[in-house]
Amino acid sequence: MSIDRATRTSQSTVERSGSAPLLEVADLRVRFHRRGRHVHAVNGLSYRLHPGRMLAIVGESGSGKSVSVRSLMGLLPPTAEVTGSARLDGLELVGMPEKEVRRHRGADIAMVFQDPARSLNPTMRVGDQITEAVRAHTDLDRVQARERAVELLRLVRLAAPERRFHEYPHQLSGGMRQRVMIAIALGARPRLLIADEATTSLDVTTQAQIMELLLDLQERLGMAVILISHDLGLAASYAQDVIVMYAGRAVEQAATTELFEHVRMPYTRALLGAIPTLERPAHTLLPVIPGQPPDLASLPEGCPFRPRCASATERCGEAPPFVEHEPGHWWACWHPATDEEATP
Ligand SMILES: Nc1ncnc2c1ncn2[C@@H]1O[C@H](COP(=O)(O)OP(=O)(O)OP(=O)(O)O)[C@@H](O)[C@H]1O
Repeated sequence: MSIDRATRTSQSTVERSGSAPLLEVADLRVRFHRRGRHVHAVNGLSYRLHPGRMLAIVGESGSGKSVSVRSLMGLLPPTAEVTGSARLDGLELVGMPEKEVRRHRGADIAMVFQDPARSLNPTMRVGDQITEAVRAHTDLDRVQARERAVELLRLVRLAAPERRFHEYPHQLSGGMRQRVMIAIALGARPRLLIADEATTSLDVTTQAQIMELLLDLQERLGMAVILISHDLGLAASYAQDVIVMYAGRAVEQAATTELFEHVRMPYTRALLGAIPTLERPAHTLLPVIPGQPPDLASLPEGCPFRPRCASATERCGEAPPFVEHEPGHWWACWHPATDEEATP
């Protein structure tokens, strides 16, 4: 696995001082009311993200990754109850009135999703869709906004941007459509870009190109990026910091190099063991981790990974706290792996 890029700036977000964090999330909780039950999707998530950094939030399906970032964007249904704090440059997002959230959504924080085909309007030329996004967040007139839209297509490295401007989404490949979605997201020059499984539906080569693009934009524009992914390998290759989530909680967090050189949580080790390699292609990996994540409507006592964990003991009946055990390295586990055990 390549972690070269991540090593360039390997100091953890948690540890870095000096620049003020762009985003400070503290004890974020989200629960949904569904048919008389409470689904505890996010259960006390805390992290800080600095400008110009990429943070990957990884974990299996249903671990609360998407819900945690959607709560920052005001993109959850009314059945969701969000508590805790999420401050963007000091501005509290939790509990912000819907009208105000809409103003910040897209302008300060923008999001790119998995399926560009569904996010784009099939009946509108892509250039017009970008122009509309630019106009929604700036004072530019139509002509200026169109010029900016072409510039954005160039910025996301779409070949022949003037020609592509006039095309419809179905005339573009999946990778090109994702570049258009990123151009739309950049329309308002957001300070935080959230990529939610943004490359999952793309082939491996296109996925790498889009990730390189995000990294380049992050560096050139000084944007912070949150990468939501079930793919630890992707996080290892591109993000500088990683949070591993399980059952709505952070279970391990560190700078990327630290995390992958000194994996502590059995859950992270299991995820690492599930990364496809040439010798171990993805289709041979089922089941990825034996057992199922817990029912978020009736979370078990103690460590939520306990029923699936080979290292579990009686002690795990009591929930391990999420603590900074080593400088910049946090985990929640009574039985962390040693360095000798850490390589799966
Ligand atoms: N609108 C909703 N109502 C009730 N429960 C929900 C709602 N949206 C999400 N959930 C629940 O919240 C939990 C976390 O979902 P989330 O989408 O954040 O997971 P994830 O880690 O991003 O996984 P995935 O990659 O599958 O989206 C899931 O159990 C899901 O069923």
